[in-house]
Amino acid sequence: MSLSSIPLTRIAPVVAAVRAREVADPVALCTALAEGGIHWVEFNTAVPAPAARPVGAAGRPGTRVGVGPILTVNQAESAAARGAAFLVAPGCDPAIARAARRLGLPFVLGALTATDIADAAHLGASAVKVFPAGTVGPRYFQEMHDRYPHLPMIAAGGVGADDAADYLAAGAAAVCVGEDVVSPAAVASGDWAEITRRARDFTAGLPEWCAASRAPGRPGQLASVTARAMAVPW
Ligand SMILES: O=C(O)C(=O)C[C@H](O)[C@H](O)COP(=O)(O)O
Repeated sequence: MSLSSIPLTRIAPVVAAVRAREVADPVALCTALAEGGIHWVEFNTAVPAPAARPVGAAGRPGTRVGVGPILTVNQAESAAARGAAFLVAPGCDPAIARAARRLGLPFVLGALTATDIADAAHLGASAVKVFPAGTVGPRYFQEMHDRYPHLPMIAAGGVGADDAADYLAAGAAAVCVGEDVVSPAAVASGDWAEITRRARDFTAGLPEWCAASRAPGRPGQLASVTARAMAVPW
């Protein structure tokens, strides 16, 4: 029996993965990304309290901060206590899925093969993060989307500004970008303008998806908001 998924309802088409373990000002980072058109952010599990303060500067509501990689139930609980809007696990761990459901949080499970993707769906994942997407390429997303049309897929790992649109066109609900946008050097030096510039460069190649994601209720777009997540002040 398949568990019913906690829905992700309007995920933005671009998710920024912050792999740095230390971020001096997570709110400034989220604001910089939002100014560049990226409103979904996955912080490293190691970043302390990334979402403890309101994100989403004035006029930019809607930034959603998730946490990953979640490897243990303790990490899931800690992320929830810190106000994570969604959890991201690198694989299909039933214990993490159960914890996320108990915590009432949307959760993303990592997968690559068709079997992994089926497992993620069976565990009730709100979306599946197909990683490393660069090893399979956009056409793989078309193939998987044809077989699992109701499971939002996030293309992660090796997706660049030059091919992000290809993944979205092939059926990915979102692309996840890491160091190309969230440059470790810029994070370390607090160069938020550089982060914004990189985010703008990335989203500039996706005008139709980024514009569509701002239209309410567009079918087929991910969105991660449960009643509980919406209660988070940012
Ligand atoms: O392992 C994880 O938890 C991930 O989030 C996978 C990758 O780190 C991101 O998808 C970013 O990958 P790049 O854009 O290639 O830098």
